[in-house]
Amino acid sequence: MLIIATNENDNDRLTDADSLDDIEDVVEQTLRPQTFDQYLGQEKAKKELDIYIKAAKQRQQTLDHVLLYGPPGLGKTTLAMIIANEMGVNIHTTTGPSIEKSGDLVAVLDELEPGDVLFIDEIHRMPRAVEEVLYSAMEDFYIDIIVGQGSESRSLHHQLVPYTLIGATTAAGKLSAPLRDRFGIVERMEYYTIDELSKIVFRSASVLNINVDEEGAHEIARRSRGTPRIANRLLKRVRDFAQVDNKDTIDYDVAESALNQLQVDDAGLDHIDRRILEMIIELYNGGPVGLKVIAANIGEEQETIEEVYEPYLMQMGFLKRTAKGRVVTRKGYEHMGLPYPEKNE
Ligand SMILES: Nc1ncnc2c1ncn2[C@@H]1O[C@H](COP(=O)(O)OP(=O)(O)OP(=O)(O)O)[C@@H](O)[C@H]1O
Ligand SMILES: [Mg+2]
Repeated sequence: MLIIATNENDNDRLTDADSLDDIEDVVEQTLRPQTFDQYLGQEKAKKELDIYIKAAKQRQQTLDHVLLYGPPGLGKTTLAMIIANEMGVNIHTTTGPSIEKSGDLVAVLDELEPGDVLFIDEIHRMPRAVEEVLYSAMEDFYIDIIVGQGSESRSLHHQLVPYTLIGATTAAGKLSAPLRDRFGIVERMEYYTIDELSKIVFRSASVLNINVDEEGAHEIARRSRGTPRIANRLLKRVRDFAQVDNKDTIDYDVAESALNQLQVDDAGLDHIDRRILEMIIELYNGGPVGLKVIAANIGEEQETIEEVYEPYLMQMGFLKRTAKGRVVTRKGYEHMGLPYPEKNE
């Protein structure tokens, strides 16, 4: 079974890589690449994993535990499935918060066949007590189970089969050091380039039978926040506009006008990204301002601001983290069409 992370504060954000309705879940499955060849971009992670997988297969050993981290929608779940696929093993999927007790973890681990992949999404949200059980389960493939109570209690050594744990998280910083250290392979997911996203748009368009030309794909890619999930979603929305306008191909004009109507700007920022910049500029003269204050003004969780919005604004060079707080850069002012206050120099 595949469990997709749900989004608690879904506020109808088109470029929110996190929120998916059920139909989109299904489409997302069909668009999900199955092999390294279909998985575009993330060249560094792909190259490294390819080597580790080949080496593990040659030695006929299980792959070392893998931690994948980065903002939502960049392909962590997809990559986990591809790793299992390339290793030729089954993948069992669960999420950190759904493993409530150590007994739940034992049950999940006991289902594994030798060499299988256990994928734990949102691994940073696993309860601490469960996490501690995972240490020995990762390092030496055993668990100590305590049976009985008080002076009668004793610990049973419970052997596990060798397996590969793949953990995914949007918040690597929230992982405890002992857990992080037990992953032999750690890969950071990067935002995609416009070229890579254009290729993804083309691939998705052909899977979904949508006609899109080079300039149309490029425009969708440019406004996708560096994120494949968003590129796929924008492609589907733009297709709706094209269809209603009786256009059989998504070209530059169709894409541009649809994306404008969808309020995605030409740097891929949506209304919340823009509100964050605008708020810091207008209420705090460009900053520095603390994360808490930003979250309160925007009406989002601090965690969401930090893990979803900020990484892209920083990647684009619009926002900076300083010791005193967040600061809008000159480039950020320019993007918002506002004059940069020279006192900030
Ligand atoms: N490298 C890629 N090439 C092509 N399509 C991709 C790639 N990465 C992701 N996608 C597309 O984006 C969708 C979302 O990716 P995925 O679910 O793996 O993201 P995620 O990082 O696990 O997100 P979350 O943090 O929300 O769980 C996939 O269904 C797939 O269609
Ligand atoms: Mg995922």
